Amino acid sequence: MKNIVLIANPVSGNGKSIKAAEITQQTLAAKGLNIHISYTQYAGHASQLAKNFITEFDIIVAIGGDGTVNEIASALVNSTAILGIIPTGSGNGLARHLKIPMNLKSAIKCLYREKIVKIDAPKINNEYFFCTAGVGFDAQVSHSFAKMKGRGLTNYIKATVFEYFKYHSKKYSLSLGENNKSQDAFVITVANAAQYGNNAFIAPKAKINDGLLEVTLLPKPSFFDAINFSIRLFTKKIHEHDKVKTLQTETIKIDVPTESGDIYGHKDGEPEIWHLPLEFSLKSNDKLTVIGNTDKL
Ligand SMILES: Nc1ncnc2c1ncn2[C@@H]1O[C@H](COP(=O)(O)OP(=O)(O)OP(=O)(O)O)[C@@H](O)[C@H]1O
Repeated sequence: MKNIVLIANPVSGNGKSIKAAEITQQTLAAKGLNIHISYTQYAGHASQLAKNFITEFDIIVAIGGDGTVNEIASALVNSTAILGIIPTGSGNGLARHLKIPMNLKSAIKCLYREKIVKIDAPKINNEYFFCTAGVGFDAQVSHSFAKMKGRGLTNYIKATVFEYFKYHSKKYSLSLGENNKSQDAFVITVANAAQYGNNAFIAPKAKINDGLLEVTLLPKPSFFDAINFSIRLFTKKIHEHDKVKTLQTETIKIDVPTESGDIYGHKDGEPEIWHLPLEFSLKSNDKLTVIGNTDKL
């Protein structure tokens, strides 16, 4: 019989994950499975717990948003342990890419059906990411939002509008193998999965097991282009806009020639501070085994 542990982030989804963990435990216990629950106590704790559980448990289930999933998944790369996901965050990009339902009962069913898939595990500098990572306007918004007192969609929209008027494109230097080029961009997103979360598809063509990263570069949009970009994000058409550039690569180095030191970034929905220059890379051997809900990755 498989040993399963649930690692739940009690602050994720405004406390939704505590109830979700209890219901998951009861449902799986009723199927005769032996389930242990552990709650995180601070940021970074999920990763430590997962490392400790690797030898003891076969399936380690993240109950939380993409931040919690990232911490646990990072600990499981190239191990024999399998990641399960019960999504309780607001974005849930990796769960959505793997077609795991947002409804709790249906997500629990996926756990015991065990449709196991192997996905790529790229890095930004030395840290793994599984959905998207990047720099530019969206990173700036994610930092402004994190500094605000309240959460929620209204504050997120406020942060986005405020930064739109303040934030300008930067000149980046991009290195792909031997090729170097200079490029103005408002947003640079490096994607493993197709979406940021919330069904906002920044890289609709990204395949999570193809050994490649999908890079999307957006210019600063006019007000009308901003509306157009927003619609295209949710209709999987952003890459078809003639002002949007995309490329596929295993590795991309990104620098800002006019700056040095630290830069704002974002990784799997969380604000990050990284040291320039940046390297986004994917090693062909780095894989994560995860319970999904589809064969079409
Ligand atoms: N007990 C805890 N107390 C405070 N922060 C925690 C705790 N456990 C985990 N965290 C941190 O909370 C952050 C947010 O978690 P997560 O992304 O899972 O949920 P969320 O913010 O509700 O989801 P979303 O990002 O989709 O809105 C993560 O960076 C994680 O490290």
